[in-house]
Amino acid sequence: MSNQMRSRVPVHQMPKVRAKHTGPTIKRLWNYLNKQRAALLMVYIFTVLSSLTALLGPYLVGVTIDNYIIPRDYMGLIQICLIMLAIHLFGSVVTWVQAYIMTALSQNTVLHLRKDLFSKYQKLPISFFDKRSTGELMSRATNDIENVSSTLNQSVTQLLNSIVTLIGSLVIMIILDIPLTLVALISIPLALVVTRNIAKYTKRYFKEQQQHLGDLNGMIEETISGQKVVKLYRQEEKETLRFREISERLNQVGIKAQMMSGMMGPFMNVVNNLSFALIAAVGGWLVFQGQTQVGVVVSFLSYSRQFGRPISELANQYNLIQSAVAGAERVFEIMDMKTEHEGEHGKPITNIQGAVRFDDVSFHYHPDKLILQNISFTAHPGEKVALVGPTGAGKTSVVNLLTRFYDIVDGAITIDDVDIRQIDKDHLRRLMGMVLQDAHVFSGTIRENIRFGKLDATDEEIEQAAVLANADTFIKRLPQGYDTMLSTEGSNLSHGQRQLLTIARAILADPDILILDEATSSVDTRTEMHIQEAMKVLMQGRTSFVIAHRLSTIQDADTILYLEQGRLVEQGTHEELLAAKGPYYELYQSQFQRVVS
Ligand SMILES: Nc1ncnc2c1ncn2[C@@H]1O[C@H](COP(=O)(O)OP(=O)(O)OP(=O)(O)O)[C@@H](O)[C@H]1O
Repeated sequence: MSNQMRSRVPVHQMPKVRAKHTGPTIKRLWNYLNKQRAALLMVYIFTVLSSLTALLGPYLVGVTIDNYIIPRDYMGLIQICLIMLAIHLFGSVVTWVQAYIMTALSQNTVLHLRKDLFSKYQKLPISFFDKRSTGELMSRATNDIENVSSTLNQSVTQLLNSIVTLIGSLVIMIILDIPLTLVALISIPLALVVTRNIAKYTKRYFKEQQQHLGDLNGMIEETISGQKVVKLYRQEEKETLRFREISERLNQVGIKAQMMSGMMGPFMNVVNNLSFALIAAVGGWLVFQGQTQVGVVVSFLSYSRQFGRPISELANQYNLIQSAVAGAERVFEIMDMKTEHEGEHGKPITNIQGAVRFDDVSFHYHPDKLILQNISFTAHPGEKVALVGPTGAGKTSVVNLLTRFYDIVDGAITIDDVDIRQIDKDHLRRLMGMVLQDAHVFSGTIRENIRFGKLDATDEEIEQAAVLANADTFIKRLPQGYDTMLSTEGSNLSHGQRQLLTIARAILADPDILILDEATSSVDTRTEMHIQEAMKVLMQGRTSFVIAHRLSTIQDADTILYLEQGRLVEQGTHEELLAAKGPYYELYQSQFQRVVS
């Protein structure tokens, strides 16, 4: 069943999303940075020092012209040049240290962010994953966070540097010449208009770009994991076309985002150059009038450049920050989602007998379509309950409710007469074992995979579980036995072998209640026999729910539930249901006839 495919909305059909909460998002990011106060303080100090040394340069150039070059003082000139050299060297060292600390700071910040995001993923309900593709969720944990990282690395120091330079050069300009300062300030309103207008668009495009990237990742993940199906149905062409379409959308919005942010630099240059020319003209005129000295005008021109630089840098930073904010918003959006356990105060449950009761249970995944209607049945401790019925009837949904992967809409489910909504979810799931058709194994050794069922199990316990699960023989035949590494999703094992491993895992976990989704036709009869035997061992003494596809395996069930379109149409033992000559009887007949013919 591919839930992922069912209800996901493609990005191009989504409403356009803009970075909505820039201020609060930046504040939240800042809180992450602030976790490393000492390093942040060092960055402040070194950035201010580096900006101040840069500010000294033009002043010294002016002094050099007026006090040493024009009066032809060679000794003084050499001395001041050495002083300037020392100051610049000091500035370079300080800048290097500041960059070094900032890199560590931003890397540690994204490490925290990524850890928090992943642990949030682990706590979100299954319904959350139904609606999103794996690739898209990966994109948030990689691209979006990477975006935040690179921006933090550059922007924090640049912003601080820009502010110090802006204020510092303004103060020095005022000290040097007030009329010229007023001329320099003319450019500010112009710069603000340019910045605001360009930034308005870049913010929007950056967020769209991140979304399209997520969509693209989702698509790549889907087609790569479904490569066999793609090839078998010769859909390579179609998938390539689909990929091209999504890539092109990403490309278009990427171009728009880059074009918009790229316009900032040239526009600000024009504004700065206009201001530079104006100051040069007015400054020259003041020198002709004898109201100021050449050195002062030269210093002033340098400061006016320094004054203009932070404004365009701030504007550029604004772009970068927008892109990071867009990424951070996508990360925080997930972090703000309600976790499975939030607001619940379930009680622990111990020493259970394993009596399970469904009392008039109704359920839907989406409010517009009821999936299960008024289901009632009882499983006494240790009984085997089989769920049968046509595909899509709701068998998997029934067991999904038992584990509280989803919550019921109406009615009640009880275990030993306690409503499962009152039981702590971790406790509830600890009671359950599941062996699903889609036998999931993780990359790691066979031993580690079985140990997943009980983390503190000894090697003997693991091997014992494997023996009971009929898995021991095939494991021992592998070159490294229990230490054989499984590649991603166990692709170096057959489906039947993976299933036996998951049975061993469940035996080791020793659950009170079992949920088994029977293997269908994907295994050979011999392996199936092994699996059936292993499942029998597993079911002994536990209340078990078996989703059955072949009626031959569930004839000994204590209760058989026949579901059709979300309703429990019949229930009883095999003999009772045959005698009733209802839908179960018909299904049995059809399977029996198929076997006979
Ligand atoms: N995560 C989900 N989100 C939305 N609808 C779902 C989801 N899972 C199942 N459904 C729908 O619920 C109905 C019952 O599905 P369910 O998987 O419970 O049936 P089933 O009897 O187990 O089928 P099968 O024998 O094919 O596995 C189907 O119509 C299915 O489309």
